[in-house]
Amino acid sequence: MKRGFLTKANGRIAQRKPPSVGQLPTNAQVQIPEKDAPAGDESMSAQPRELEFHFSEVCRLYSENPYIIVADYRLSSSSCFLYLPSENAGMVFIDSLDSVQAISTWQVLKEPCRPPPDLPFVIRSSGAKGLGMFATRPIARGALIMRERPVYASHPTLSVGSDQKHSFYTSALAGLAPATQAVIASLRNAQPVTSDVGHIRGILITNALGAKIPQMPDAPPFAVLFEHLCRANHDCAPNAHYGFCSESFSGRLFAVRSIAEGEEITIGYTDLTTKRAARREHLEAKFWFVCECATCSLPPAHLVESDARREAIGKYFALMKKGERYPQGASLDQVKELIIWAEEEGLVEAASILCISALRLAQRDDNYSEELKLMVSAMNYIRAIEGNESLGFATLAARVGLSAEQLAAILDNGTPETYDYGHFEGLLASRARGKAMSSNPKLPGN
Ligand SMILES: C[S@@+](CC[C@H](N)C(=O)[O-])C[C@H]1O[C@@H](n2cnc3c(N)ncnc32)[C@H](O)[C@@H]1O
Repeated sequence: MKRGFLTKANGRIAQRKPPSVGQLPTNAQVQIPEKDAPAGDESMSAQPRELEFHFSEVCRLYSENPYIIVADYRLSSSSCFLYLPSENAGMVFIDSLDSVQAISTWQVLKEPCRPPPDLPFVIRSSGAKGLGMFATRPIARGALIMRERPVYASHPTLSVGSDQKHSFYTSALAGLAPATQAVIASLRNAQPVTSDVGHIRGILITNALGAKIPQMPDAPPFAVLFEHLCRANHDCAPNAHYGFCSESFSGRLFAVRSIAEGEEITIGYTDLTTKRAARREHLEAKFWFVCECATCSLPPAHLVESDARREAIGKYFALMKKGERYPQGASLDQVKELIIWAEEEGLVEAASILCISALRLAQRDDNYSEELKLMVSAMNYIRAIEGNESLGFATLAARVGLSAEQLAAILDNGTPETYDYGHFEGLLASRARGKAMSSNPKLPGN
């Protein structure tokens, strides 16, 4: 077996010059622990060993331009192809042939994606959780904490036979630049001793985040790995939100509330609108840990209340039919109460969805003063979760006839108590007039 960028293609050896890796640090030696230290004991890490990624002999070069490799020709399905963007050996895609060919045409991959300058966090020990992200200065609600390209993206439904798993994943990773291989090898593997998924799959399962790609509307989200974003630990009342921006093909982390200097930056790994027992069960089965966050550690009476609130929000979401903004029979007062509960539970993403639902209910009820307040709240939620540059924020801005920049400036220069609601009232009033006109065309237009 050859190491690195050599592979056999139809009996000939195809040599590939490793492309430069841009902003990634070089890290020649990859020393990783076999398994992570037992929970709570930082000093007891297992013997480190070196992890090597090889293109195995069962790999075949499929095409040089775009650079596509058949990951393991023995696999029966045709789904195991690797695409390595030639401009960036810091990234590999695993998918079916038609998908990787389509991916290779995405212009966005050729654009650089740089993390924001002067990162507001460090990665350091978070006790039993392993490493974590910690704020090095106060971070304002809605601020972009991190933006980065994944180093690895795979179609999550690929089925890889158990005996071929090892060669499949090592082959996939062998195409990456050494510095990127080092990043992946250094990620945590939290698999328990009873698990036999193998070291590389252990890393993937522990760390994979999702990336939904609009160019592939019917495909489930890709499983993606990042150097920094994969260090964010879970909390059932997270202070940050991870999202994937397909326009720049990058993962993004936003502060959903103000974060103090020294505070750990956390995201939610599971459905937070369920009871503690369900959350814990899912986290343990899927990510191999028992959550002991502040919400999960509430005294029994408070926990009962927290469970009831989260479950009520989850039930409301379950009643919403696909594509609908509110369930049949929902009342504005009911949803406003759920928004308060979501806020008190620290569920900012849920609060934003509820807020948009309430906005539609206010519209249904022709309750313009509520619609106005809810719309401004929704705008503030959306920009905390997705940022000012997101499609969601631009859509809300367009509803009031503003660009995203204009709306951001208005929201930046005030609070819900001091905003100049006149910016929004005019539009709602004209819509109300339009509605009245269409139901009674004899009304004067002005
Ligand atoms: C994506 S990694 C997060 C970063 C990781 N702590 C590290 O050291 O790189 C996910 C793993 O971190 C640990 N983890 C994350 N959140 C945790 C929590 N709230 N409690 C305990 N362990 C947690 C679990 O081992 C989980 O499988």
